[in-house]
Amino acid sequence: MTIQREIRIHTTVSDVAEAVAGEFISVVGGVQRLGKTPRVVLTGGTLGIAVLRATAQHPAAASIEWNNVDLFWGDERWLPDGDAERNDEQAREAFLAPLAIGGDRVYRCPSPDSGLDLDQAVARYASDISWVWEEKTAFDLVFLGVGPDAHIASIFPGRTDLVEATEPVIGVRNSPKPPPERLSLSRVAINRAARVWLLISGEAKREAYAHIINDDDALVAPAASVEGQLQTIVFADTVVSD
Ligand SMILES: O=C(O)[C@H](O)[C@@H](O)[C@H](O)[C@H](O)COP(=O)(O)O
Repeated sequence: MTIQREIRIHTTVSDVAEAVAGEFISVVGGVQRLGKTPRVVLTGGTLGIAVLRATAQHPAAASIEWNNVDLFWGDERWLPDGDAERNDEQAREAFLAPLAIGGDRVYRCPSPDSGLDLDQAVARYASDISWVWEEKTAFDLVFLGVGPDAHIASIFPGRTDLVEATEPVIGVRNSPKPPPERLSLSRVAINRAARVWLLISGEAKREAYAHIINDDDALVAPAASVEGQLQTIVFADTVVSD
């Protein structure tokens, strides 16, 4: 399946983060101007968090009603609340706190502190966000950091159980990227987005980038198999793409 992707290349990682931040603000502002509450799925990872930090620092950030944006996570690490390695904690420090974003529109994944086990936490998150599936376009925008093995969220190559999952939220065990246990949206859920933005930079991601451009099989390169209903953009630096 050939996915129509737009490729946007910037010289440095910070240029990528700045550019994505500006686009993020523009998309959220556009949805709000239509009288809708934007639904945005955040990602963890170095570039994903750099984008959130650049967004919080962007001059146009003040133009957005950030507490009228529904925020979700594409994946979350199965770690205690407040753990520095949790994606939501890194997002809090870089983006939520600086913009005073809080309240009931921030849909965090449960942690072990909830008293739930991983499978129960998956069911809880699936229930918490089940209302998004009422619309064909469940999300306005999904951010996805891309791993060196072309994983996205916590969907890893070679893992048929993850790549071919049809439930919206899945539990992940034996993750090759620590920590071993995670929650993740599935590809099916990710593809219910209007916009899918892949974030990829640096020498270590060159092979993953090539998998995406070559439209390789989902089991080989999950990052090559996700597509927005309206647009799929790859934001990359020149190191990964030259
Ligand atoms: O929980 C996670 O680890 C992320 O959600 C993961 O999908 C990340 O986005 C990629 O691994 C890229 O991470 P880096 O940008 O740090 O390589």
